[in-house]
Amino acid sequence: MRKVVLVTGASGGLGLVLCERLLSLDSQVHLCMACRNVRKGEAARNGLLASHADADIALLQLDVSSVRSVLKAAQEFKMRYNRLDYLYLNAGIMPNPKLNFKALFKGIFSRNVVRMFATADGLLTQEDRLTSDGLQEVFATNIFGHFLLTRELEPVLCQPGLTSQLIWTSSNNARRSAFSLDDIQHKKGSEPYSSSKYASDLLSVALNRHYNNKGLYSSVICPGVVMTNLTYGILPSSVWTLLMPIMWLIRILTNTFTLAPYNGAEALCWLFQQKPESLDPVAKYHSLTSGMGKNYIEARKLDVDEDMAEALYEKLLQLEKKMCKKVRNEEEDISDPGQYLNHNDTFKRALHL
Ligand SMILES: NC(=O)C1=CN([C@@H]2O[C@H](COP(=O)(O)OP(=O)(O)OC[C@H]3O[C@@H](n4cnc5c(N)ncnc54)[C@H](OP(=O)(O)O)[C@@H]3O)[C@@H](O)[C@H]2O)C=CC1
Ligand SMILES: CC(C)CCC[C@@H](C)[C@H]1CC[C@H]2C3=C(CC[C@]12C)[C@@]1(C)CCC(=O)[C@@H](C)[C@@H]1CC3
Repeated sequence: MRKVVLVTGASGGLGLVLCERLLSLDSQVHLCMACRNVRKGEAARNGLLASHADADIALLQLDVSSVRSVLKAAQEFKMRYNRLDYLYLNAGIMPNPKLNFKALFKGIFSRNVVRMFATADGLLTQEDRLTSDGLQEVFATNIFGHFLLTRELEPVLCQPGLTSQLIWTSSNNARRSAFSLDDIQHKKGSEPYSSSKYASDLLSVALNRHYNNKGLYSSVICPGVVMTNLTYGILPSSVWTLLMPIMWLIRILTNTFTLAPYNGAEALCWLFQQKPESLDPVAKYHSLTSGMGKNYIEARKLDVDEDMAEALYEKLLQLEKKMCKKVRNEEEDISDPGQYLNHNDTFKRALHL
């Protein structure tokens, strides 16, 4: 049976390279590229078709930060396909990143230099903003939209007699201390990216607990430090040009500097080839590249506890209920314009107009 794969954030960076590598691994796959920008998506799809002319590649318009868009895209997907074998939850943002140069300089001369380059702990802050749904954008994009998508796609993911995989692109920058159960959207702090990536680690553990008995398995990966639009956004391009030789040298110190998107996608591709039942539900699978340029995978235990994972899962379920109700009410209001007229009449009467 031909496998069906859905990749979010497939228009560029790791997502696009992943699509390319998946087509090389299995030319029979039904690949569905979910992209928020249709033009960019079409260009990416055409690029793939140039090297894989016979491939079955479809596009799905999806803005994961918008509840309405997620509900619509999931509906569309379920009309087109009756199964989903791999769901890559890859789209992600790190808006307005600010690099702490003082901490970077201090870190370079400390014992923790290797760790600092691998995780960027204490180096980066971001400025978050609100989506039109009133959610924090980093949370909505990196976590909530993907959670909602998974829940909406449950009928195609959980098919009797079949297994399927959820694969989250997490990060080494996921940090327990950046996350709080009292503020899951990270409204108060300045590290929404770290918080959202830690939330994805927690959520993956909870999803395994709730869905393994339905044949659905969740894993998290870290691609290492990869040069994509996300990383290029941290410094001006002229500075990156100067830094690139140093970045290549740092690869000798730390195997997490995978740098090329092809290398970063190693763990994503490796998971595609594994039996989901054989995977560790509390491990993060890291893409690593040796100083000699050899790619390999390493599984490391996640820094999570089950109770916290469960508490986050419950909070996300509550938010899902609230947001879906809100969107459906708004849709009813639009499809019943008469009620506005009635409101208007009442309003006019009240004002004796
Ligand atoms: N680069 C790195 O070093 C690391 C990256 N990661 C993670 O890897 C993932 C991929 O990032 P990367 O390839 O590096 O970055 P890119 O910025 O190159 O790619 C991000 C992708 O996500 C898409 N995207 C962003 N926001 C939305 C949205 N609201 N709805 C739908 N799609 C969206 C982008 O679409 P568009 O083209 O329209 O902008 C793009 O396709 C992210 O989750 C990131 O956090 C993790 C660790 C390290
Ligand atoms: C002297 C050096 C060449 C200067 C480079 C400093 C920083 C720009 C990098 C050091 C550690 C990097 C890093 C990331 C981005 C670039 C750095 C901050 C990430 C935050 C990118 C996204 C992720 O998800 C993390 C895993 C990366 C962690 C390390």
